[in-house]
Amino acid sequence: MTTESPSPVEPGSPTAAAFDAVTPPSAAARADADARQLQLTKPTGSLGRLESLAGWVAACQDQCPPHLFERPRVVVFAGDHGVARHGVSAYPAEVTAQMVSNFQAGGAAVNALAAITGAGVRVVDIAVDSYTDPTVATHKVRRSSGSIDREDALTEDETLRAIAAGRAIADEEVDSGADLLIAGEMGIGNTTPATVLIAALTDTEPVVAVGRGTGIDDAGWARKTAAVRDAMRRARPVVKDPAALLRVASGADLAAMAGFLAQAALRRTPVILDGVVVTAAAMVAEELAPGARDWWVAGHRSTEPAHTLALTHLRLEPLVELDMRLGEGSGALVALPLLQSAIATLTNMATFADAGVSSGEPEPDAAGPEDEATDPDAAPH
Ligand SMILES: Cc1cc2ncn([C@H]3O[C@H](COP(=O)(O)O)[C@@H](O)[C@H]3O)c2cc1C
Ligand SMILES: O=C(O)c1cccnc1
Repeated sequence: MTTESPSPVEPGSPTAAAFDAVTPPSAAARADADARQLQLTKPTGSLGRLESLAGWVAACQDQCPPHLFERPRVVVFAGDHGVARHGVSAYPAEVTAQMVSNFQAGGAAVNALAAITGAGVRVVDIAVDSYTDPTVATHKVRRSSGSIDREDALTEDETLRAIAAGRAIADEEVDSGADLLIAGEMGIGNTTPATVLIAALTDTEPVVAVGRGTGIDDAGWARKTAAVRDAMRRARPVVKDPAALLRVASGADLAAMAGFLAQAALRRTPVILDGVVVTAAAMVAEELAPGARDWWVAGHRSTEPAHTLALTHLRLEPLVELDMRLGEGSGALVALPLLQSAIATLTNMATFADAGVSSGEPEPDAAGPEDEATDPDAAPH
């Protein structure tokens, strides 16, 4: 069967996994944001974490006040996993391709959430086992990935092509004006490689890390835990080499997400992370491009135990905890309005001086009304 579209990326590009140094968001813009918060008509610190979030956005945009996100984009990375044929998911592998059509038709959770947050959704077939619409398969690397409990997920060449595909997709989105990126994913069985990556990188026992994914029963959990254990054993020799770890124990979709998340940081574009699968890819991205994590915020904490391990490892505090366990980018999207709230307050609130509200601090020199009227910094509130 010849369903794969050729990848536009040079096969075996030696540069795909070599990232330039990541530079952090602007400390000066963050300092401006912190100073501005003190001038706004509210008790000091009263917007809590919204204040530090707003500072992070200002730093990422290198401007204070920051602007509301105008073109947030979700990219759903779709891929099948050989291990899904071994009883580790509550759903059959065929669902992956069926859900790709559902994303295209606008009927998935990610579509419903994106619609009310103003985000665009794009689905990319990185490694779906069956045929998908050619418009979503332009970055396809292969059909399914190897069953990581017994074979490598990918060849070296496929790994590099997958990372390069993720980087190219991030570039396409940023070049089209995206000012906020979200990675989502769809792939039956993908919480198994995600758990392997996280447990391997945090040196955690499989029984502590393995969760119920789509809702497996106890027998399924035992099978999944055995698969995670076997894959971790195969991954052990390469755990310190992120590209090799992706080759042995992930999948083309996860490798592409790692490339996407690292490239977003290089393109100085903020990211909201989603659940356990995206955060597993993020952990590897941080190994590939140290400092990339400064460009990410954790949208939510899913119920998967490995997700908490990954968030702790990356020192990211999730914005919401709603017991979600879906993926697709859904947890990141529910957090997007919180980021917009943080921006709206920092950017649109009046200052004490503008509004004539007492700041609670001793007034240095009471300014007369004429002075205020000519203040060039007075905002038009
Ligand atoms: C209808 C349906 C829609 C989904 N959307 C996301 N997932 C989520 O569930 C899968 C991972 O869980 P596991 O490792 O247990 O298979 C991924 O496809 C993930 O995106 C879905 C799963 C299903 C069944
Ligand atoms: O944490 C997640 O993102 C998740 C959990 C279960 C199934 N799919 C995704």
